[in-house]
Amino acid sequence: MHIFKFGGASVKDAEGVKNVLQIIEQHKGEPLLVIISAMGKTTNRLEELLNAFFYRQETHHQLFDEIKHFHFQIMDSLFEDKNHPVFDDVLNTFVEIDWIIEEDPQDPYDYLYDQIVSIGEMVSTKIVSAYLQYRGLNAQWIDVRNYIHTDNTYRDAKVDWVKTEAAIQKDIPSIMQNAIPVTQGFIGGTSENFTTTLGREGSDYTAAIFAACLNAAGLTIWKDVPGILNADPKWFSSTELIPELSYLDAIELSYYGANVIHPKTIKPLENKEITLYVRSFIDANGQGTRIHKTTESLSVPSFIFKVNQAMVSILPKDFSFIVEDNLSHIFKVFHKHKVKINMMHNSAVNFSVSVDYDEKQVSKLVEELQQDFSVSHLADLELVTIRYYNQQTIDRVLIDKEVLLEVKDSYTCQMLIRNKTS
Ligand SMILES: Nc1ncnc2c1ncn2[C@@H]1O[C@H](COP(=O)(O)OP(=O)(O)O)[C@@H](O)[C@H]1O
Ligand SMILES: N[C@@H](CC(=O)OP(=O)(O)O)C(=O)O
Repeated sequence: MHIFKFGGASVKDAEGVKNVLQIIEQHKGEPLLVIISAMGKTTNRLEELLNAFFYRQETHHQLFDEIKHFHFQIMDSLFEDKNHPVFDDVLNTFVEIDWIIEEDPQDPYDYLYDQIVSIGEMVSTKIVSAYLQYRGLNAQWIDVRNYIHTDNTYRDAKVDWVKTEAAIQKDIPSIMQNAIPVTQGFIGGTSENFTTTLGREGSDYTAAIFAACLNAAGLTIWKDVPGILNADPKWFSSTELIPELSYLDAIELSYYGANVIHPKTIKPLENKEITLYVRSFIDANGQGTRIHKTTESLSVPSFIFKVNQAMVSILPKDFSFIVEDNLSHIFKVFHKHKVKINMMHNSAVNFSVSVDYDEKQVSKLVEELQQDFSVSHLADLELVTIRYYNQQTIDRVLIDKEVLLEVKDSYTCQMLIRNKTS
């Protein structure tokens, strides 16, 4: 039994969906379960829609029309039969957003986020599943909210593993005897039947949950890159494919922000010793990366870049030291405002961190911290992490840059940097 996960990039247009069909057809001899994300950049578009609605910018109806048009265009190219039931099915799914936006927002932002943004995965799976059936595969659309059971921490829901495993084991193996279940990544359901999401880019995590609960032989995540590379090709012109990786190195790389895999994905697989393959949907016969149990460490230094960082520096007002009670208060405030710390550094009287710069979120955080501390922040920075660094690799990333913060251990070097002002 094997799990396939196809992300937004693989189903960004009709050609992508046809390619997914071809890949599945090559593997249909073995029991397969397929997890799919929202098409292309739909999650970003739905976030824009929500923001326009929630902050009453009046552009949400237009954004909604564009999102619907994007999906209907894809369906038009896939289904010659214009009376195919998928057209109505998708339209009815979008109606859930109509119901929410027909009145002014009453519910909290995070709750609305999950109800609106999850529709991206609901419609993509309906389209792909219907297309696989249309082309003769015995695909079966599954509502993942009946299987991934979570608490009600909207936008960052925690999985109830006991309930989830029981639900998956009860139904899915028998469905897989005859059909290929096609289901949504990224989303879950609460015990009151509300939709939740597992955090941005959480579909890889969903795939790992299914793999672990089903004791799958393997999980393959299909990407637009040849596998895991030693740097993001968007930032580095010459990269190397890493053919094999230990679970530990994979966790470390994703933890530091190599956003090719969601950081929560690896642990459930490691626990069950399930091999993870990261392969290219563009070159489906390429070697890819195999992540498995091995004591070999990463063969080449790896680089992880995070742009749009802000450094937040916190000093006690009375120049008391940065000690446990101050730190615990500071961490609580970060947690409350959902600001994730990407790097931290502390001295006796100063605690500095690097965070993703979301202007609204960071201003609220700074405002609250300023009640007890002297706080400053500086935006437009980059965070670079080098796993298995040496001086040569450090010099390479510091050309025309100055370092504001630096943290090193034996394997990993993190530097918060900005362009040198000449
Ligand atoms: N170390 C890395 N190796 C390969 N790709 C990386 C790495 N770090 C970041 N990436 C980026 O991850 C992208 C694929 O992930 P993502 O866009 O989330 O795919 P999907 O939408 O299919 O889930 C690649 O296009 C690449 O730019
Ligand atoms: N659609 C969600 C979940 C996800 O994992 O997507 P992708 O597989 O395209 O990264 C997001 O964009 O956050």
